[in-house]
Amino acid sequence: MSKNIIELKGISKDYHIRVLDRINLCVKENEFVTLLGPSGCGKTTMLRIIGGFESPSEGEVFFNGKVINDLPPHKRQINTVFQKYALFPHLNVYENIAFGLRIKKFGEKKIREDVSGMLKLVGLSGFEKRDIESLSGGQQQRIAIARALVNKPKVLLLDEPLGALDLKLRKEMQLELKNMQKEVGITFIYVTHDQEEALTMSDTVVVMNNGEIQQTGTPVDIYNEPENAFVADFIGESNIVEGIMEDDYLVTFLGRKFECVDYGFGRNEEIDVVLRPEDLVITEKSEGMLSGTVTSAIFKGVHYEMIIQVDDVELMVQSTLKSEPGTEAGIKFTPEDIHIMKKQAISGG
Ligand SMILES: Nc1ncnc2c1ncn2[C@@H]1O[C@H](COP(=O)(O)OP(=O)(O)OP(=O)(O)O)[C@@H](O)[C@H]1O
Repeated sequence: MSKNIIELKGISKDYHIRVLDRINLCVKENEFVTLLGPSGCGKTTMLRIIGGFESPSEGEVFFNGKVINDLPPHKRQINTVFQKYALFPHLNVYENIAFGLRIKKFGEKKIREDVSGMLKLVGLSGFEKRDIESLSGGQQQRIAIARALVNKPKVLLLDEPLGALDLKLRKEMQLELKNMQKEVGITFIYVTHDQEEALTMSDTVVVMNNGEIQQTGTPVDIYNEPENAFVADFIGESNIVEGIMEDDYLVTFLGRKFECVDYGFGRNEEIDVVLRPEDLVITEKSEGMLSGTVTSAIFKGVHYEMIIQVDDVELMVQSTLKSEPGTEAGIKFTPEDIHIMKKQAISGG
């Protein structure tokens, strides 16, 4: 088990309102951690507190086990890459990357080697003499990453670094960034509001809402076992319906009883049930099965997204086969597809 490089203990931040509320978080060495949540939930504030650009109203920030609350940004072994590249427009690519090394008064030979190594890492060897303005957005962002990494920080903070790029380039860069992180072995703390980006890149995803951490876990855990309705709704599409636990392995929702997996809820407890659209299968209607009327079927490129009206609830189903609107349909799923969560009002998102 590698050790914690960053720890947040009881971090709160108050402006006119409280924007972070008693945050506890551990980040391990070489981990790729993503802070994920809707706009305004406090992700950037948390990153700025880790970077030292903002001080917490309460709580402590630890780096390798030592409190660093009073350490200014340039004395922390932490670098930041912002959404806007913040490169020096009057310096060429080489000088942009060399900047931090010159401040540290390294010799020209070492600077040349390091800059060349970084350009290789970000796939832009040969770009040394190019002007910043002559580069595309994606290339500028790579240079910004190279400029941050050349200082060999222990932790790199990235605030929506791919936000300004188009979808195709963003997807390419997601994979490249993940590979780069593995190659350099530096801890990355990454901020995004894009759930797919978070699931693709991260070792650990921290889902936030309203200044609080909702759930921390691996992408697979967060997706398959959301701890509350907010996480279920924010990560991927989901149907959330109210239910009641009848027994450890029996739950009632939509007026029917279903076998389920034991999630440790009490008998007669009111709960929320999450059904993922991709887990539901449309089939011939039969006795005892959940069924309803198809009200819409929209082609989404890979699959159809269909809405089935079941009593007064609409369920979304994804399928590669289309069911015509107006037809009656049965809906099949397994006990494992029924995710049961503590009852909670959905906010934000
Ligand atoms: N310097 C400040 N003064 C007052 N309020 C601030 C300040 N910085 C942030 N806030 C408020 O704190 C809340 C959290 O902002 P923050 O930028 O951390 O959210 P975010 O999750 O990063 O959002 P986004 O994805 O839109 O960047 C917001 O309500 C914001 O208006």
